[in-house]
Amino acid sequence: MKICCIGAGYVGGPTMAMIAHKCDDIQVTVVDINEKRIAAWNSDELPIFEPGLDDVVKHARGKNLFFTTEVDKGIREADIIFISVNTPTKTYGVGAGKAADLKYIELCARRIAEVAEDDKIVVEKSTLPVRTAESIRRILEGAGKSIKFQVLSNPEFLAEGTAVEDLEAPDRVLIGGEDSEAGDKAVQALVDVYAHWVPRERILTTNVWSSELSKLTANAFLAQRISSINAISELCEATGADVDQVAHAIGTDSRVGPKFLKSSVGFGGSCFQKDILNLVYLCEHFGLPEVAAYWEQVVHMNDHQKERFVKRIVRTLFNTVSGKKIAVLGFAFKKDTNDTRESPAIYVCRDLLREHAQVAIYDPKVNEESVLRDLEEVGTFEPDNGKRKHVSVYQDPYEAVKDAHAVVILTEWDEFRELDYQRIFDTMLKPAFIFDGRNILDLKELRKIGFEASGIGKP
Ligand SMILES: NC(=O)C1=CN([C@@H]2O[C@H](COP(=O)(O)OP(=O)(O)OC[C@H]3O[C@@H](n4cnc5c(N)ncnc54)[C@H](O)[C@@H]3O)[C@@H](O)[C@H]2O)C=CC1
Ligand SMILES: O=C(O)[C@H]1O[C@H](OP(=O)(O)OP(=O)(O)OC[C@H]2O[C@@H](n3ccc(=O)[nH]c3=O)[C@H](O)[C@@H]2O)[C@H](O)[C@@H](O)[C@@H]1O
Repeated sequence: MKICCIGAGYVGGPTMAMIAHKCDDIQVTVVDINEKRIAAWNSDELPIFEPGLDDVVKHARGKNLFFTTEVDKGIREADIIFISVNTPTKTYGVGAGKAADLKYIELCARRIAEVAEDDKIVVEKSTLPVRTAESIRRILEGAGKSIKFQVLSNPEFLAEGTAVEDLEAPDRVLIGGEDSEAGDKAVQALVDVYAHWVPRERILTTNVWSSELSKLTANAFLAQRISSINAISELCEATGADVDQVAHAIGTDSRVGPKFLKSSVGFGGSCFQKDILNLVYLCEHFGLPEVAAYWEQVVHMNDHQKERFVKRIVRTLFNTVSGKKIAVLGFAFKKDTNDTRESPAIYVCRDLLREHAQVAIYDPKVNEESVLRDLEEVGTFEPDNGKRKHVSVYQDPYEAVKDAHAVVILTEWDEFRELDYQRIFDTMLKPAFIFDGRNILDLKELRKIGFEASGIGKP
């Protein structure tokens, strides 16, 4: 059995590494057009940081796991082809700002149609609008070859930062296939791959549309929980309730459950917002405006959460941060990843820069190049001379906080819990403010040191 995966990103890389690691009898080739990324996958410095990933890759690479830019060869030799390319929100034309941009998916389908010489199972691993499998099938069959294609949906549910554990012991694997004999056979072939290590009862099979829609729905539900608790956090601040206590109290109800109730400065990451907007667009497309509005509110609440966090900083710092050094600890969208896509930190820093703050950033895994690129993309460079505004990126948290008016925690990195806050206090300007956008610090202890400390949804 040979598998090819198109797209060596945050999903394609780890997912295929796990398949290769667990299935000695399967040869897995991950192909990508990005030469730099492929070179990194073949080096000691993998292109993405994920706890435990190095070991999984090293175990299989060169044996039954290969990374290459030879896309056509990969496609031609494979029995099963995963499509794991990016599906960002469209930025142009019809559906701009909401619909998923499917151009990379279509390019893959056309490439497969052109170079395939024998029957293939094509698997949607990327997150896609419901009914994309139909378009892929039509493109594949449009080539008019006498070979047969089966299109399956197999969405990925891993979360960044825990990708390896999620892949090793998934809550479930979802496979959607066509309701026909050939469809069942293709589904079974993919079930057999996962059954190498995933208990059979955790491998769910459905029709294609249910599988495609379940992925968007899963992300919408998860993000909705965060927006719900974040909405309550604002009410907590107005009333003296503590959002962590409220979350604990409701989460102990087994019908609600404790997970995904951590109030924060807002959710980030490449997918939640994109996938909800995609769902909203689909609902609008199918003439369901009330359903669309319901889900869109999850994104509005998230934007509101980020905005009100910055407003609070400005208000607390005597209504101006102009010229003030604000130390930002954490730039990744969550801990244990170097991914900054849609990180709330980008928008918080942007808004602070608009208020003419001097932003000093430290993140243990995000490099200066990424920080500056992200901030440039949201328009924080001086338009007249292209020079960047007052942003500096530090390698050491203690340097970042020195002479700062305020410290702002934007990622819940474990190391931020362990910092010497007395030392930080001593080097800051007074009054020394601290805003914990992740509720990871003990505000009472900080206040004992002398900080003016606040969290999200905290009295
Ligand atoms: N990042 C995550 O944690 C998760 C992402 N997803 C979904 O998986 C999909 C991929 O996401 P990521 O891996 O994060 O994206 P990514 O941007 O990290 O990786 C995508 C890769 O595809 C490559 N690519 C694009 N067009 C290509 C083509 N025509 N031929 C060959 N390679 C091509 C790009 O060069 C890039 O390296 C998206 O649909 C996303 O919604 C699903 C679950 C989790
Ligand atoms: O489709 C995807 O891309 C993936 O999206 C999320 O995974 P991910 O975005 O990597 O990370 P999460 O742990 O879900 O966190 C997303 C954001 O929500 C925030 N968050 C999470 C949980 C919480 O209680 N509170 C909270 O603010 C995180 O800090 C982060 O900014 C889902 O959890 C995965 O199941 C899914 O496969």
